[in-house]
Amino acid sequence: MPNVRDIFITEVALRDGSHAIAHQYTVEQVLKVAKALNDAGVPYIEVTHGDGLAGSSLQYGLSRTNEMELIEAAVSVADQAKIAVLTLPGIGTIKELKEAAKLGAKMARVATHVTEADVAPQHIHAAKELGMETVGFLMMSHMAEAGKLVEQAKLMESYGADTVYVVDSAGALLPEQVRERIRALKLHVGINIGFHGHNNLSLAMANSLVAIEEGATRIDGSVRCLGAGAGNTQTEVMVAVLDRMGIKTGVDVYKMMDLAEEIVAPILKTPQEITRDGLVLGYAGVYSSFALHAKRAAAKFGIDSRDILIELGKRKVVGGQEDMIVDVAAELAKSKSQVNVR
Ligand SMILES: CC[C@H](O)CC(=O)C(=O)O
Ligand SMILES: [Mn+2]
Repeated sequence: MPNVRDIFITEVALRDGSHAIAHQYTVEQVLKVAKALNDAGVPYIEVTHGDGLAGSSLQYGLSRTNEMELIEAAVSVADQAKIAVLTLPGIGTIKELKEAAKLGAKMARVATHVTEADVAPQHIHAAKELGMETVGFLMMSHMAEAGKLVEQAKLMESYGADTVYVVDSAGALLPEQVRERIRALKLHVGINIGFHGHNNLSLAMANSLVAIEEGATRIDGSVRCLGAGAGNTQTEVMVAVLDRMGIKTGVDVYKMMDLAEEIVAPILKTPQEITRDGLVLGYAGVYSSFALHAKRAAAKFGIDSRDILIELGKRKVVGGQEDMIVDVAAELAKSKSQVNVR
């Protein structure tokens, strides 16, 4: 396996994909997927609850298996790949970060809302002290213009992050918007630049390629699109496309295809595709991880989940405000019943 890479892929199915399967991963599944990814040459594999360390809760969804067991399992089979963990300050604490590092996690991705990088320094410093590679992960990047993004990325850089990511959490960014943002970061920050896409508008691959064109060297993907909403840039496809373009990822195309088909596809109850809810996430600019919550709330209140998502988009609801989903559903159901009575 060549160890020269132009692009470093982080596979997120075992973290972002956790949203898509309501956080039901088992140790056996993680062992199989992580081993196959490691053997295919994927350099980074992210494992945690979908909402990051300590995300398991009524608010975000309870995990079937303690995430530390999942991290330990992934580490046990990854003799080449590094295991990454995601943490959102305010949900995950330094205690969990230490625990994950002790189990062998080597990368910490510290995620904040795109305008709130200033909540990240303690976590980044702690991760650095633990000897971990660190990433500042600026979520909902469509909600900030390029100038604001640069300001926030510079903060991440000043805290010691090795990499800063443009995170298209809602899958709402258009290719030219990705170009503008990555170009601005490339001009103004000195650390690695990454891109994390969601495929809600079927643009994750195009956006990832634009990001690479503008100088991003860290790209996230989820095998078989196993990520929140319509999933992320499909890793096995990205590896094949980049190979055709002569861009080295160090990942074996056939092995990626095989693990997608034989190991990951059977985990999915239904294939990942762009459903109307997924499409509305991108169209309205709503967090991809809100999809399942909105579906449940819609069923509970007898309304259309698209109406909930559109209203959440109008209100510019961000991660951590999951309780608003039920509030909005209740309000919409109430106004609908009032209309029916009249
Ligand atoms: C809630 C964390 C979130 O799922 C992180 C992420 O992958 C994103 O914002 O896209
Ligand atoms: Mn995501």
